[in-house]
Amino acid sequence: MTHRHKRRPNALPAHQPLLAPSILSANFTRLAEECQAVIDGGADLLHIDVMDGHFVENITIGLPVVEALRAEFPDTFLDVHIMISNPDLYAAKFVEAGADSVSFHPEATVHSHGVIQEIHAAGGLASLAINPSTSLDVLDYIIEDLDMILIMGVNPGFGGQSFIPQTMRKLKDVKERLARHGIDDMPIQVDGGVKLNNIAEIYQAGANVLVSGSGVFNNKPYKDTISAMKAELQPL
Ligand SMILES: O=C(CO)[C@@H](O)[C@H](O)COP(=O)(O)O
Ligand SMILES: [Fe+2]
Repeated sequence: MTHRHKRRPNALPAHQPLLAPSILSANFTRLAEECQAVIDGGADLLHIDVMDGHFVENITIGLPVVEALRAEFPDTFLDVHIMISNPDLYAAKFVEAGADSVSFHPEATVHSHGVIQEIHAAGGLASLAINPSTSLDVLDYIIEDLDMILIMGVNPGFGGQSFIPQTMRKLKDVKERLARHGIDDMPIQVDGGVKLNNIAEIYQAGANVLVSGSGVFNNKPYKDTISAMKAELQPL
C-alpha cells in the first residue's frame, strides 16, 4: 500500500495519567461543539470509536468524520479505536484521515503484526485493543512493536455498559507481562465502563489512559465532570 498523505502525528501528551472522552456518547448533531467543550474542560485527547456492523453490532463513525475532526482540531490528539473486521484494509487509511493513534483488535485479523507495520508506515502510533475474553498471549511476539495497549473494560459495540470486574486482574497481568519484556513506559488504556466512581481504582491498577464516554457526556457541565475525574487520579 502507498501512503500519499503521510503526515507528522501529534504526540501523546507527555504527562500522565490522561483522560480521553469517547465521543460515542456525544450529541452527534453538534459534534464539533461537543468536542470543543470537552477539550476546553480539560480532555487530554479525543477517543473516536469506529464500528462496522460486522466485527461489532453497531455502526458508528467512518473516515470522513475523522477527516473533519482533524481539520477542526489540528492540535488535538485523535485516538481512533477501530472495531472492524479486516483492519488490514483500513488502519493506514485512518492515519491518513488524521488519526494520531489507531487501536485495532487482534480478534479481527490474522495479521496483527502486519497491521502494526501499516499504521507505522502511514505515520501513526499503533495500539492493540484486547477484548474481555481474549488472552494477553496475543501480545507475546508483537509487544515490542506497539505504542500502546488498550484493555477493554466491556465487550465492544456500545457505550454505557457496566465495567467487567475481571478487567482489574487483566491490568495486573498486563503490567507483569510488560515488566517481563523489560518495558516500563508503555501507555495502558482502559476503555469501557470507566466512571467517576471507579476511575481511581482502575488507575491504581495500572491504567494511565482512561477512556470515558457516557461517564463524561451524560454529565454536564463537562468541565466539572472532567475536573472531578482528574482529581481522582492521584499519583501512585
Ligand atoms: O469502544 C467503546 C465501546 O465499544 C468505548 O470507547 C465506549 O464508547 C466507552 O463508553 P462508556 O463505557 O465509557 O460509556
Ligand atoms: Fe473505544
